[in-house]
Amino acid sequence: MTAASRSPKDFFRPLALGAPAPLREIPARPSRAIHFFDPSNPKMAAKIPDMVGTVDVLLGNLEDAVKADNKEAARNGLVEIAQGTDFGPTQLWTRINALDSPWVLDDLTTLVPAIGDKLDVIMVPKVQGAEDIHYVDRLLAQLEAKAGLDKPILVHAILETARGVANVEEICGASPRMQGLSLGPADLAADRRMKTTRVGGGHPGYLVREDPPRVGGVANLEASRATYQQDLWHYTIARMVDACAMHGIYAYYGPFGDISDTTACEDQFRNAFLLGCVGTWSLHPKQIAIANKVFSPSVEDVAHARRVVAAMGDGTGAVMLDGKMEDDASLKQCLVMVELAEQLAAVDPELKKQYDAIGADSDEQEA
Ligand SMILES: CC(=O)SCCNC(=O)CCNC(=O)[C@H](O)C(C)(C)COP(=O)(O)OP(=O)(O)OC[C@H]1O[C@@H](n2cnc3c(N)ncnc32)[C@H](O)[C@@H]1OP(=O)(O)O
Ligand SMILES: CC(=O)C(=O)O
Ligand SMILES: [Mg+2]
Repeated sequence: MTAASRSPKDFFRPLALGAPAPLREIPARPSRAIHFFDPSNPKMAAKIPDMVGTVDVLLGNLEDAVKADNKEAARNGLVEIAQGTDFGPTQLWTRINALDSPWVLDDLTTLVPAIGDKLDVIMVPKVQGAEDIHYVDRLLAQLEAKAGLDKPILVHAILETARGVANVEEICGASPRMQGLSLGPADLAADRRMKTTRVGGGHPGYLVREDPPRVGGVANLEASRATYQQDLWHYTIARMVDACAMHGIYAYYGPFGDISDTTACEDQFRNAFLLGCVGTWSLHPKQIAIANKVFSPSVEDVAHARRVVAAMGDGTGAVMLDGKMEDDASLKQCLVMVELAEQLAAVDPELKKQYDAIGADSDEQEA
């Protein structure tokens, strides 16, 4: 807790008289793909009502990628779409403009009264430290109270500055509104002076090379040697995942800008999934299917996890399964997988069918 933080006794108190009480726990709602659209783009906007139910989160983007001349149209377009659409099981998020921009105050003072009852999460870009979250937290409480909202709007921060990364733990713990963090690889690369020109993903120059072969103890430096590309984002994602887990909130990959390279996109998303992220961004409709596939545990993993849960009985001790030791700790990993599968099956009937089918198969295997 920093000096500027609220004391534990006040942490869950509303920050304005009449504002809804903060949540004690952030709900684990499926959010495999956060699909970005520009509400000022008529072609994209027209597609949004039909995308409800096909993606876990629809996000009306007001920040970068929306032209300065279209900022107002994007804000008003989002209000129109939100008011005219029943989002059913799909969450509605927005990304507001940066806190030092000329647009953000109007973003918040327009959106909360107009569609605050429909907005699940507000994504805040370029968050530098807890002070940015405290500012948004208080302002949202005032606006929620004025609008008579009965449910608090949650806040998601983008990790896209070196200072934000340095302050990642205090950002996650700055408010009970904090829902999660996303990696912002493009702005973060610029802020760090990384020598890349991409939006997310790897780089062929960031590699390790195998040792030279030795002949009679002498290295043959002329021989060809295999190289292995490394992940530029491993460090930041790992820090982000730990900070989020420590505070009971959720970590997300972020954008993968090479829309045409669906294979590398899938690889990058999978690395994030394996490290603990619950979802990622989709910039183009074709990235939704990739995200849904990667961030849903495979039927094989769910089948195995269920077998371990069944074999572990009361959850203590050690057993052998297929030649491998399973104990309390591997059981906990399997429970993460089984619980995620249950949450996703509740919103995705096709996935439910697949998980139910292997459920029956593994029952037969057990019998
Ligand atoms: C670093 C960051 O901040 S990342 C986050 C900010 N960036 C964004 O939000 C980008 C969002 N995506 C986009 O702007 C677009 O997808 C682009 C510019 C990348 C590509 O757009 P296009 O060149 O139109 O792509 P493409 O021609 O393949 O589109 C096919 C169709 O899908 C539509 N489409 C494209 N992207 C989206 C989207 N995100 N949501 C809904 N529909 C979309 C297009 O309008 C087009 O519709 P049509 O068939 O009726 O003509
Ligand atoms: C995600 C984002 O905003 C960035 O990469 O800069
Ligand atoms: Mg950015």
